[in-house]
Amino acid sequence: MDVAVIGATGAVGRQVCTQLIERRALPTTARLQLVGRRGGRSEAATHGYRADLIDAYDEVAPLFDVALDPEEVVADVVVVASGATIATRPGESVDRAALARTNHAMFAAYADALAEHGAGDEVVIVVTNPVELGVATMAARLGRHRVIGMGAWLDTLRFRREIAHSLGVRRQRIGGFVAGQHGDDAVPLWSSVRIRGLVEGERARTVGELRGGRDLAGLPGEIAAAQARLLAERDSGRAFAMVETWPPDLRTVTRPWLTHQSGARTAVGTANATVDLISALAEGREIVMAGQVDLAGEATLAGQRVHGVLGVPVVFGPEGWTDVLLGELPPDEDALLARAARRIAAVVEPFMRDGGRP
Ligand SMILES: NC(=O)c1ccc[n+]([C@@H]2O[C@H](COP(=O)([O-])OP(=O)(O)OC[C@H]3O[C@@H](n4cnc5c(N)ncnc54)[C@H](O)[C@@H]3O)[C@@H](O)[C@H]2O)c1
Repeated sequence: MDVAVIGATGAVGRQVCTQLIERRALPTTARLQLVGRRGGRSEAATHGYRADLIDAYDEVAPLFDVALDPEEVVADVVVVASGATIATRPGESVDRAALARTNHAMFAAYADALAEHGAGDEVVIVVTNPVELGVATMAARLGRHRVIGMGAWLDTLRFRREIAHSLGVRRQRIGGFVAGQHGDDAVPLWSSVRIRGLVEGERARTVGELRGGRDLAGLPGEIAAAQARLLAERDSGRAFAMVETWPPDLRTVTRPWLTHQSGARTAVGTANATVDLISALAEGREIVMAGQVDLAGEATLAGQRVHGVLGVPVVFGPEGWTDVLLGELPPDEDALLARAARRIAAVVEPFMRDGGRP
């Protein structure tokens, strides 16, 4: 299985490539295509990064290839990690609308090239933000089942980790999903949480304790208030310590937000979640994950079938995503997820008019 990483020399792209090799996710006979931008700063750096990877990993590395134009992208799995990113300077808000304008043309250019020159069955994993716009733009050109955003999977791993952290266990003992929009509009599906080793009554009691009597209706307000408090705290150590005092669903959103604001960014965790998905594809496995997908009525929220991109639990495998695994939800999850769908539509729809031309 061949993989292309668009934006290979960026913070996330580099991590995806190194983790793919370090985790032995690809056989030495596979091809890893490093995709940069001709004429951009990444042109020379992409060649240099290829040389550095060979230098480091010659014994176990796959074959490397460099591509500098969208038309040259050739792979079974295409990771989109290129383009502009969210501001990291403290005090700047996460303006996904501005990011959307910048990255939409890039999504369209690669999707057009893949539609014209590709094999017709590439699976595309969108990392670039806004993930939902990337999925909508690329799914419209390539077919919606071949395109998935990994933001909801990253949010899911974070949610599991925060629950595990509260319980003093490792993440692998925790199941459950985060749906919605990647970022502040993530929707932790508490009803999906499972804790290995606990039977139903114990599970319900433990989840109730973790939630502390709150429901999701207040979560958007809690997130906004938490971010304001973190921005007001000038000492980073104290800011991270403040996050520790909050419940797991609030930490799921605010800890990575603070990590990004800190300047460290979140490239390692993002790449880890991406490589999980590529590993499953490389092994020909289907997995149950949460991802941003372009729905055509497969989910019902607030009594309405959802049409458009939303993060939901799905079955994902070498052919792309298939079934949506979203049953009837408790009222607070249903309402917050319906809100997330509306907020995604507000970002995505202006770009999808006139056939989504940039
Ligand atoms: N989905 C997630 O969970 C998640 C998490 C972290 C970051 N991200 C997103 O991933 C994206 C990349 O983040 P980063 O921190 O690696 O940014 P970065 O600035 O370090 O890297 C971006 C790279 O893209 C390259 N690039 C730009 N336009 C290109 C084009 N048209 N073709 C090929 N390459 C191009 C740049 O040269 C650069 O190397 C951002 O949109 C960021 O918001 C997503």
